[in-house]
Amino acid sequence: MSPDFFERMEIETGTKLNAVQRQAIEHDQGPLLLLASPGSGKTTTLNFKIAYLILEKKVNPRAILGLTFSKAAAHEMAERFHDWFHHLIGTTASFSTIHSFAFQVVRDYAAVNRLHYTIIEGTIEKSASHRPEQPLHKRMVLRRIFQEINRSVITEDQMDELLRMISFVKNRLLLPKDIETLKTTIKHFPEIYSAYEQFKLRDPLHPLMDFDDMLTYANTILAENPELLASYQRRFEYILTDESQDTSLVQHQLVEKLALPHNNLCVVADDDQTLYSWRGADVSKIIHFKDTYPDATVLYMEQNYRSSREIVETANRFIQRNKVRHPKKMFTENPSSRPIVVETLPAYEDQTRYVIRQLRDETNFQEVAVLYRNNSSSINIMNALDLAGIPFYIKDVDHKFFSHWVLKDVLHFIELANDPSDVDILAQIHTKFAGYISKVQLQRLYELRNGDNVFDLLIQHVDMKFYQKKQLKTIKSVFAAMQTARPSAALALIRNELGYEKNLKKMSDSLGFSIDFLLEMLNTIENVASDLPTSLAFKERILHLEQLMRQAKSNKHQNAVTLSTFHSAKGLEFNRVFMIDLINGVLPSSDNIKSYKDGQLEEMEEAVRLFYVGMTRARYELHLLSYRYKSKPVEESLFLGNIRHILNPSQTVKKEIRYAQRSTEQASVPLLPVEKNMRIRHKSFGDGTIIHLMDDVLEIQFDKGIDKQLSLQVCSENHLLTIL
Ligand SMILES: Nc1ncnc2c1ncn2[C@@H]1O[C@H](COP(=O)(O)OP(=O)(O)OP(=O)(O)O)[C@@H](O)[C@H]1O
Repeated sequence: MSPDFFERMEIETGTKLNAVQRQAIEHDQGPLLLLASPGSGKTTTLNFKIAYLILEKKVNPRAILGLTFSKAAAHEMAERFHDWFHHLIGTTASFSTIHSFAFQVVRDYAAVNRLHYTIIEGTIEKSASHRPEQPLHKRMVLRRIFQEINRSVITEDQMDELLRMISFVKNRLLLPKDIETLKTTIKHFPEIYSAYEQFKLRDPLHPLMDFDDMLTYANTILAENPELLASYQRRFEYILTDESQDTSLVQHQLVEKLALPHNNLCVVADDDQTLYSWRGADVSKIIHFKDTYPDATVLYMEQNYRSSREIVETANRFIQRNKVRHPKKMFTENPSSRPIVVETLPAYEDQTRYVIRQLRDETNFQEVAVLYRNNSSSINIMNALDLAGIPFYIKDVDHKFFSHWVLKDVLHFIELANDPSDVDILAQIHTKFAGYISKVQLQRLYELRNGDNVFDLLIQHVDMKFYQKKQLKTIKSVFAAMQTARPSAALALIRNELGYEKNLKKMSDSLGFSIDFLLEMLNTIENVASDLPTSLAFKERILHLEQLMRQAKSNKHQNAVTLSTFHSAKGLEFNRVFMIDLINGVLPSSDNIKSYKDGQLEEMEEAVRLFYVGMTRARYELHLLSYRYKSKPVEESLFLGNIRHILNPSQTVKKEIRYAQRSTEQASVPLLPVEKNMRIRHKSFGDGTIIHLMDDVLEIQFDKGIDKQLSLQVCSENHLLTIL
């Protein structure tokens, strides 16, 4: 016990730690799981704990390893530690991401064992390659393999999905039989994965490595080299991991090895803030921490210091709809502030107007955040803020919108309308509208080109069927109409009269694109175009927005509104938060809803956590925004129904929690009498064994090699399970 330490720290830093925080700090032997609610002082406690070990327990700072999930978190930890303790300790503690620690292990091993490896991800320096030819990049390798196996060029969306899947496989340490059963839109994923792995090992003395390989290599190196492992174990007497709810299986295994034999391991986690399951995070290790460390101490940090009473109480009740979680009860001693606003506006355009209206009298922009699920939401809000003269900062700039082929197509359509003699532009889009112009006909057109209208040349001089000529005459008149139309009207002509939207649907069916995403691109383009007078003004606006987005990253410490995805907002706090685009299909997504209806909990519960992370970023003011119409009627997010019910139970319409509660007719279906270790059969996943049973949650290991958490209630009601 060291009361002096806490008193001294209170004077030095102005922070009076609470009883649980103190207990966590003083726990210095054996494993500790610190389960903490948002805003409860995780970062604060970890920093004070390190200071305590150094100042009170005289531990060498080099013997303490602080591991974080992201580079930004490592940086923030080091910065806070420096601010609070530099004058007392003089040196800084070592904070590192698990990835960069793993890289260190690989480097140490490679130096001794003369292993020459080449990193093929990130910014690749020529000198890093031990080969004379052009440095290789993961994306280049995957592009080639994808094309060889699928006989088509990989799109940007497919590349993102492929990268995600490869990362998922490595982080979850999946075996080939597991890979066969993975759900993905990538055709022939198992073959692509295996070809990629073989390619990297084509010269075993000179392996190629991507970032996630560093984790799997480091894990294997430590497992197979006891002396090297022992040297790390001797060096690091204390290991602390932050954001551990987003740690993957391979990362957990690395940390478990390092912490032996003393297991002086402090794991800080909030299972309610797990957001990266789709990339391989495995929260079950946190949920079942005691299975790994039966003698572990588990402490709950539940007092929120960040948010108003309304926000804390509502968020706390909202997260309780999740079933797979430690039953924490977040509370606060903070006073009340403004009521939470839940607003379903008539139409999509009203949402940006609403935000702008609310910011009319704001001067402290850095204390405002607009949060959304998908990066595509940022374009319209950015456009609206710019038109209103409000500065903004974008946390994770994503240029996908500006480089996307749908935007390029639209710009080409407009260019062709403005210059109908341009054969090169027609060549870019001739397969994208209902003109049915073949390659041979296009070739002929190149021979004929003379500055005349391309459609006239085609109709008069190129061999084609009567119906095609007729169709091209109509197309020609649509392009002519576009010349004088306002951009929003021109876009409607492209979508409907030229058949571009139909074409997108066809392409999505045959190539596996997400049609929702492509239509969303079109809607966003249409929104930017609205109110603009000419196509030139539209083109300039697009260029201007692209430029703005580039600059927006550098506005970090300026007086600017933060625009961020829910994912990137983790760890941040603001006085006022606007959560936008809260509709079914976005949050939760259509896939989340579908899998929930099939009795699976994981995806819907992750969507709930995203919503919860968004809510708990706000200190005083929270606006939850939705609308009823966006190109077509849409439904407000079912989570808004949950929030309304919490805020005002008596007025809630019954249908609102229809996904979450059983209907009266189904309520009579009895629950299946299942038990742990029982063999069962699921309609979609086949045979498996129940490995955990917690209230309504069944954790089942299926014989196919996958684990699933299912709702007993939903499975019973929908007859999805039978006992074998
Ligand atoms: N004992 C305390 N007394 C007063 N304020 C505190 C205390 N502990 C932490 N805080 C304050 O609470 C706020 C949240 O703390 P911190 O950022 O460490 O939380 P966190 O748990 O890491 O949050 P999140 O998980 O949401 O990112 C900070 O402003 C911090 O200074």
